[in-house]
Amino acid sequence: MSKKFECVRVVIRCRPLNDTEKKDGRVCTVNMDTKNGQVTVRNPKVPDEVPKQFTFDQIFDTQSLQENVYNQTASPIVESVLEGYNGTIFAYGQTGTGKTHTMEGKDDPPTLRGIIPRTFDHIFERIENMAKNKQFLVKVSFLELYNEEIRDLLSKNIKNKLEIRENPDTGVYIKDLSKFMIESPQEMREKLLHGRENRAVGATAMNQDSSRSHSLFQIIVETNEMVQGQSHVTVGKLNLVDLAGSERQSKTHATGDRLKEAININQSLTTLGNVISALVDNKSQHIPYRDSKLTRLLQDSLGGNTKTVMIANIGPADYNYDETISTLRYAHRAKQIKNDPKINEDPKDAQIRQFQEEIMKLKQQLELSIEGGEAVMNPGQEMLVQKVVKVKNVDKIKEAENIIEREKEELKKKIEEERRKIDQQKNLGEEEKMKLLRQLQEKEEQANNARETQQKLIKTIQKMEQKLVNGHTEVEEARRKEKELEEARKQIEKEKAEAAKRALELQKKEEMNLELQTKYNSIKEELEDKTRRIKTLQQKTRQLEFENKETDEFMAKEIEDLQIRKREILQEVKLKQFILDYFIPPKFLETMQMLAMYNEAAEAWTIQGLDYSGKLTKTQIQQAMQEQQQQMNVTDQINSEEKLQELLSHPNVYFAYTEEGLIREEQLAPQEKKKVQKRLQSAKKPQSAKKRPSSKRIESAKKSANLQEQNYPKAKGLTSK
Ligand SMILES: Nc1ncnc2c1ncn2[C@@H]1O[C@H](COP(=O)(O)OP(=O)(O)OP(=O)(O)O)[C@@H](O)[C@H]1O
Repeated sequence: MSKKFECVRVVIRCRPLNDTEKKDGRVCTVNMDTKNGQVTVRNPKVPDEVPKQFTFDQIFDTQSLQENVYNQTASPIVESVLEGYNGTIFAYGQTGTGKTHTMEGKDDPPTLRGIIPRTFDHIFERIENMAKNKQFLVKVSFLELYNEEIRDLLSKNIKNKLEIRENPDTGVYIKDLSKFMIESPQEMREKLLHGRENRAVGATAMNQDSSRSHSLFQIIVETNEMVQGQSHVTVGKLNLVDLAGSERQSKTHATGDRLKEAININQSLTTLGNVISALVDNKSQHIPYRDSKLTRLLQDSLGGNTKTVMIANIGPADYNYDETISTLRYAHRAKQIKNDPKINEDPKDAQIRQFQEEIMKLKQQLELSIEGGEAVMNPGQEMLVQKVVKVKNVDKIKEAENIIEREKEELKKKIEEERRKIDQQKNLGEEEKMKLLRQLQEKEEQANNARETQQKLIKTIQKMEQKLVNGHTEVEEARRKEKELEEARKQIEKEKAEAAKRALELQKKEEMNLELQTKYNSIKEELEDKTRRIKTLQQKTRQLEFENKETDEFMAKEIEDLQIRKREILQEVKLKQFILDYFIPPKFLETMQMLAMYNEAAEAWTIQGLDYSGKLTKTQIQQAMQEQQQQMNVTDQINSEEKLQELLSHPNVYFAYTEEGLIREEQLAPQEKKKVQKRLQSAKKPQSAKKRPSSKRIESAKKSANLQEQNYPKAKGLTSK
């Protein structure tokens, strides 16, 4: 049976000329033929050149509305996600062409809201209309990828870098990424705003240019449907991606950190391009997903099991020409990527079943605790086991809550009554009365504690149940709505197919006309007809030539980009080699190379015990000393002394390169060594509770830690002659 592949859907959106462009007298070089899905771009530098033309699945011109863009691109994907498919919508294009406008838009007026906020309403509206027997767990996460580093935009510490991991069962995931369970569109909006704020604050704090980062807002919808008493779980994941500006960074002539940043940012987009090319090229055996974090994150969306829409944004102005053409070529290639979408049924990482089981367990616990009843003492010292009203069906949690509340009141009254009776018993001595009253009080406390536990259980159950969003509609009604929707979808598909058929028929007719006109009334007529046929064929040849030229130019640009990148990387490698050649002694370099191992999961080189090596030890010693200076309490002080001792005694490999050669810590001058020994011994002495390390001691410790630098301040290659 043949597989049902589905191509990545590619749409183009062109923004209008902005005020500055209008003021500067910029002209529009882009023509959008929305009916035929064609974009034509004129080269402003070569007016005689034949305009370049590209055909796409759909195009949105400068007048397009956010609502239409949503309905025609994102909406079908969201519907699929609710059915359990994975979906990805990503915006690609040069900086300032409207990627964020398309993905996020503005909240005010609501007509300007972009795809992401519209998705929130869509998901919850659809859930509302689902049958009551369906339960949903909706989760979101929001991350940023900058300079090949992943940051969690919803975490407390946005500076923490996260790592990509791979699980053989569940695929690529990000370790420690926060995921929040969401109950309403409003709550989702809050997460989006919170992430946006974090992104802006983080960008300022880390001196980043936010348009150079990629962002990914992910919504996971887990569904559990009860079908004939059996639970059926599906999980749909929706990736909403706003990519960094696609303009080539190599043109910026950046150096140092900026160069590294530019290479990394380029790397993501270049790798994205390479992945697209490899997927489209049937001969390619290897798809370089692992060459960048972005492509690893989007692995399933490109050539995987996801329904994907790429929205390529372009600018209309003459000065945007090169970038616009580049975006259109990129997008044109992506059109040929084939995906194989599948419903995720019962995946191992689904939380909804686990969540429901947990609720069930809590309910059983509550039921048992209610059934257990309470024991109350009667005045005659006999235990009166008072059975409270049982709530057999704790599914009616509100009812259980009311009953517990009512019983609490009744019990209170009963205990008051008992207390009064004890007080009134004349035959009992004072001591006996006190004893009975104490016992009564204890029982009262026990009963209250039990009630509190029950109430806490109820609160936990309620909280968990709130996270599970239920469908609201009667099953029959929901089925009817589902059917209507399915029919509407089929109608759209039918219309699309008919439009394609009409276009094909038109083309065939044209060709047939040419073929069938074999009878000519005159030589002139024959000549005219043949000229027309030649013209049509010439036009077709020109189109094919243009497409070939386009492919050649695209490949040439790709090669040029790769060469630029190769040059940049070579420069970096040469710089590192230069440092190694002149500043690291070969035998230590060899040792380090022998010890180094590549960690595939972390995508980094590592050496065992790295925490105690090189400058890391030194930084830790300084940190430990600072901590010691700040700590008041005796246990903390002892701990930090131990830590310091460990660090100072560890045979670290922090070397000083002197005019005489390399000096290791053990080779320090004897008097300096003594100082270190003394320092270690004093660290072992017990401290009094309130005593803080004297500033003199801290000074001396600092001195010993900095010995290497004080004695051997100049590295070999830097010694002045
Ligand atoms: N279709 C459009 N209609 C009206 N205004 C638009 C449209 N697209 C973009 N704009 C406006 O153009 C400006 C730049 O858009 P936006 O910030 O979305 O670009 P971007 O591609 O996300 O840029 P960057 O890569 O720097 O993040 C914004 O002021 C936005 O409101």
